Amino acid sequence: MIVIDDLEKDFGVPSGPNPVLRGISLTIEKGEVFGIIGRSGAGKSTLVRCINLLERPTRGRITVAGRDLSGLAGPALRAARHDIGMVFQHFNLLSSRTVQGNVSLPLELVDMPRGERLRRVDEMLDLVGLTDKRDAYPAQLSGGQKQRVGIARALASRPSVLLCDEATSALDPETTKSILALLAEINRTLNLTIVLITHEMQVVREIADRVAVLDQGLVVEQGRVFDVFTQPTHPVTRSLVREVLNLELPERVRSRLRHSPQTSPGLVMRITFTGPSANEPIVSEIVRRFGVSFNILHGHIDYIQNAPYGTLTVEAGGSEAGLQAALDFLRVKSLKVEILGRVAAPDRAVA
Ligand SMILES: Nc1ncnc2c1ncn2[C@@H]1O[C@H](COP(=O)(O)OP(=O)(O)OP(=O)(O)O)[C@@H](O)[C@H]1O
Repeated sequence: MIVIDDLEKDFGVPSGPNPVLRGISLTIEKGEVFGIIGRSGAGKSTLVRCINLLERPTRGRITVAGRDLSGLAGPALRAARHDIGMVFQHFNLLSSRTVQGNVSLPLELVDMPRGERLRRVDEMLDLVGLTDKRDAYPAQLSGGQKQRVGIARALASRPSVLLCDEATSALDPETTKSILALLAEINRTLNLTIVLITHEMQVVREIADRVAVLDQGLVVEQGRVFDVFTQPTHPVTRSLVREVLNLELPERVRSRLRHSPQTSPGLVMRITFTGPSANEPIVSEIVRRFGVSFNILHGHIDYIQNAPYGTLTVEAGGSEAGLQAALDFLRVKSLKVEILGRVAAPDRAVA
């Protein structure tokens, strides 16, 4: 649905060229929810604005629904943009127009006949659950309701692509969830391709199928959300994932941890469960089979695209042979095991 080929964007500033996008290539499939994540200044907004040519790329090519946008101008560009809806962080509603008037605006711009326009607006308001707010003004709406109007307006022209630029960043967590649920439902029912720009991994985890990580104008990592979450390779991705998965050890354990590769009692290890292994009673099996004890220090299990993913940090006790057998067993089960160190005997009571 969207093909971005070697896209570069350079903002000419008085101090010289300022390359913001440096050779981006991405392919986004029809019906996919695609997340683009990065820290502030990575170039996310510039990238999404290039997709609908609100910014003109310096070099490279952008094709949406088979149409090369790069060479378009004037009425041809306006027609192409009609096929790309956009939702903004701060909603960008006209305060002087009612909800109905805001949603109707893009249809008025293409001279849609009044009767058809009103029917379309009603259909959109029904889709976003705001029929009863038809005659309200933006100032009378909550943030979540304003964003629903923004989504209804973006969808009014029945675009093939919806671009969301930090669409939930101005909303509280509860409202964010409801807006993401609405986007997921729209994606499912209309088979609409959605591109989500965000700095929050939580948003990507919630609804995206695939994700690209942007850093300093480059795509540094991309893949299916589950894979990127469970096996991040780039340092920026790792730090974004750490923020939502909270893999940090509690300070009271970390401060007592000593580096030690030996499999002796007090061994602290982090076991990562992914896919089917997350559903197996592996810990109880190890305790039973090898006579080791596990003192759980930290752990959680999460669901990414409905697949379980979790980590468990334990302090293991028992004989050296038992511990070694437990480690071998975990590896046979293809679980990722990281030895974090050892806590000395007097500290173990505290840990
Ligand atoms: N019109 C412009 N002229 C000059 N530089 C610009 C312009 N727009 C953006 N930039 C620069 O491009 C870089 C990337 O900005 P962009 O807004 O795309 O990043 P972002 O990842 O969306 O960050 P944020 O989430 O903070 O908006 C920044 O260094 C910014 O200063």
